Amino acid sequence: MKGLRSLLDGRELQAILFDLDGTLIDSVPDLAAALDASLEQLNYTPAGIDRVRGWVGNGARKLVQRALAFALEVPENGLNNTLVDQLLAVFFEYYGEQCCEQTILYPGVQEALSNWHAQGIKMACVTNKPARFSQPILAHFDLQELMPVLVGGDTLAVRKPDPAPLLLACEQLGVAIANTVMVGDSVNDVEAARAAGMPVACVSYGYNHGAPVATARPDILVDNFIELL
Ligand SMILES: O=C(O)COP(=O)(O)O
Ligand SMILES: [Mg+2]
Repeated sequence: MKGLRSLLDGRELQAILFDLDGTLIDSVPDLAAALDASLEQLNYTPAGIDRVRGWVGNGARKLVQRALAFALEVPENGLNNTLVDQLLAVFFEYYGEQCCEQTILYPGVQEALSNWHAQGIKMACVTNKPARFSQPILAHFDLQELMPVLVGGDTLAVRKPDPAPLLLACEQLGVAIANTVMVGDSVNDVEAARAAGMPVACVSYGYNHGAPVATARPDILVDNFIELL
């Protein structure tokens, strides 16, 4: 058996924490459109969707830093913070207007979440995407009812791979870590789950900075979300 229950050594599965980008939703088309529009507005070279796919996963500021380092052909640690802030502000404008235009749920997501919800399993979204964008995306796909707890990339001072957002989600759901499993698409999700002391499943179709997520050694790896049921 490959499903999430196999990860708990006989303990009851009470809650599941989900990463957002690359796990529940394919958000890169909207992220890339907003980022390229922002770059062009400020007279930088647009990055294109394939580069952007490899840059998602460490929050909006990091995404913008990676884009600016690419456009200016300088290392990320050599960037001027004022220029990062400027591009970030423009990106927030564009992405706020179009975060649900081309974004889709991955196959099996709706069905699996509804199924777990019907079983009484509690669910939360733990993402590095700022909450102001994550919240309308969850609402757009009618997932808020299934997943009432959201910990965004700016909810705490730290983000995944730090375990604190996962621990906060468990606290808000009112569940023990021992009965909770994390599902993600990247090394950040694996490291955050390990540090929080919970098992982790990964989907192979996500972003993970362009590298196969198998190299992060999740407890299980599936090609389709529905296999987690
Ligand atoms: O980097 C982001 O904005 C989103 O990352 P996520 O994979 O944690 O949802
Ligand atoms: Mg992700």
